[in-house]
Amino acid sequence: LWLLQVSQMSWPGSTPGHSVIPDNTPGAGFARALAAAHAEYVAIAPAADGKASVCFYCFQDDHLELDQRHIERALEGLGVPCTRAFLGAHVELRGGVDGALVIDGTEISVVYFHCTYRPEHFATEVDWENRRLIELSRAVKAPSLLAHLAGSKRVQQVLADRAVLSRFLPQDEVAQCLAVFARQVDPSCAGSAQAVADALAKPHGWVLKPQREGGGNNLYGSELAAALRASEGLEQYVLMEKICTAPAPAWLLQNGVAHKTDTVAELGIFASYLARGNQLEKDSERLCDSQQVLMNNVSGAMLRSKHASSEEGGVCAGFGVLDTPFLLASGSTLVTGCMEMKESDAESFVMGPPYRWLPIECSCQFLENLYVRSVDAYFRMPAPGASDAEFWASNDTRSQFDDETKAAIVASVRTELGRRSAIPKLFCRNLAIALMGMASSHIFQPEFLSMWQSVLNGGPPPEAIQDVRDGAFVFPLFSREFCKHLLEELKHFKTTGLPHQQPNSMNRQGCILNEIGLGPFMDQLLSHFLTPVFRVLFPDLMAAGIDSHHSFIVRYKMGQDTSLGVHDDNSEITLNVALCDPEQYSGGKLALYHRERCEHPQLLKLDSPYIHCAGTGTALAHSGDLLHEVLPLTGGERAGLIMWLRSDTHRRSHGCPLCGKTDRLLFA
Ligand SMILES: O=C(O)CCC(=O)C(=O)O
Ligand SMILES: [Fe+2]
Repeated sequence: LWLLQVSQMSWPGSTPGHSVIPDNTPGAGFARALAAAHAEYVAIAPAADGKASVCFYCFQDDHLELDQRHIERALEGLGVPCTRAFLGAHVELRGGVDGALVIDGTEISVVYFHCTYRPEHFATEVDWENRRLIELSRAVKAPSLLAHLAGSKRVQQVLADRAVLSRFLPQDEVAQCLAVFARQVDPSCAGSAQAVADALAKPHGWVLKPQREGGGNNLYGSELAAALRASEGLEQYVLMEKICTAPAPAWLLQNGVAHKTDTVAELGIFASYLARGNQLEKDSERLCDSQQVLMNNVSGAMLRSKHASSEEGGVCAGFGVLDTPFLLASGSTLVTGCMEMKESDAESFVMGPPYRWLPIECSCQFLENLYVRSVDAYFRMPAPGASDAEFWASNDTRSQFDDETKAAIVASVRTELGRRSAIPKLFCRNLAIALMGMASSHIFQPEFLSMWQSVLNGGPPPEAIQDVRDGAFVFPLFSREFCKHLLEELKHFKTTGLPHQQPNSMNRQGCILNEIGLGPFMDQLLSHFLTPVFRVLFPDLMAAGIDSHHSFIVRYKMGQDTSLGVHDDNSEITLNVALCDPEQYSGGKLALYHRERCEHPQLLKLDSPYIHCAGTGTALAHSGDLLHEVLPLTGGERAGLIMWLRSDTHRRSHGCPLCGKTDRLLFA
């Protein structure tokens, strides 16, 4: 449930005019094309009983079944009936050529082939006969035999020839195609002598491909040279110049181990094409005459990345991984929290900015601010492994406790220290999963998107942003729908029982977003959407650069956590977004005080706070050193998303925001 829910979330990034991560919904595009084909069939040749179905023709236990189900669901949503038939099904052709196709007793309007792409798929004569009957029927074929053959390597090679291409495209388009096509030839032809000589002179620049799909069958380097020299059986191959892509550094996770390596990517574009076949045949000189084409749409894309050194790139074969394109307008510069990026750097940026997640950067993490809930107070450990006596010697202001309470306090402090030291390990164990499909117009409030556009265009601080206290700003951010999704996501995660940490020692009910697969989403949110706005709000901090974030959800509920004592955050900038409405709880408001440093904020007498109480999706951004607290909740339930943004550079000059020291920074 949790994984499915994650898959409904999305990368942000595509708003009109600012599309960096293009929408990619091939399943929906294919479903629309199949539905259009079904509608054509029904209009031209209604079934005798008025019923006809789209048929997915596939293997039993097909390893692509989940992909197919996705398209089936979309078709159901369009009101198109679907059926599945497997290789070896009972196929009948009623009424001869162009007759109705009946598979396992159901009349079929469209056959969508998920098998019969390789000779070995035809295990018996029945499979060949079925393919023949399907082709002869009046059902729409996806693909038809001709379209299927057009995708084969030999036909692609023939189509790369100017004279052949000119039969199908006007001259200006032929020139455009040839300008980007790689050279491909039949190495057994006399006319290919020059290409063969070039390949022999530089075998690593070429590949010999047989008529096969799926990877693992090509010849490269010395094998290629040997095959070309032997010159026997060359007619089964296509000789193609390799496409050379600039490698980009990336981290690949393999068997739980991350490697930094050079990668190259390959982009495939999915299209949906529907045409009237009979009319095409009559006009065979110009097969692509637009009169006969009913649909010719781009439906999505697949980007595969692989080790630059790997010759193969198949994802199912285990060589490549599915990737996400990151688009930059020509000549544009992308500004991120930690670097200015030029278009030429784009390849090294496809995985999102290189934030570190939850680094522990100051040893005060293991010595100070050790919160003990039972007495609602903070303690310090004088040194790692200090004895009880040493512990109390350095916490003498708290000596009012009796022996039993003291023992409980020490135990609690040690448990907290154990939790903190286990963080890096836990972190490595929980994998980030981010497969999302919601557009930014769903994620953000329109007011946020327009202020974001305006600051991107160099506009002044937008009016929708209010400065409420000491550089604390309030502005609209997330849509209600998105906030609801986020909370549902948390609920689903909690039902899995997977181990996770509490966001900080003061709040036990929430969770850390990186740990439930939303780290990449938060990265994008920060680099793409928040950074331009924060540059206007916190120019000095943003100039220092944000290097990492700690993002989590906090929850308050009667009988559980109900308040949060006065503190400042372990962050340079804190973003706090309401995930529910004020009507849903009483008490529990956020009180903001001042930015003066003090050692024991809890002991301060604080007054005249700014009381912050906002509706779902509204954001508050403040610098981490602004003292604040959550006042006691008196009823209902409240939740918020918190993002602690950290700047190494700022910390080096201004010190750890909690202890104020620069000499104990662990990354220094
Ligand atoms: O719940 C809130 O609004 C504030 C939470 C907070 O201050 C924190 O987690 O650091
Ligand atoms: Fe806080």
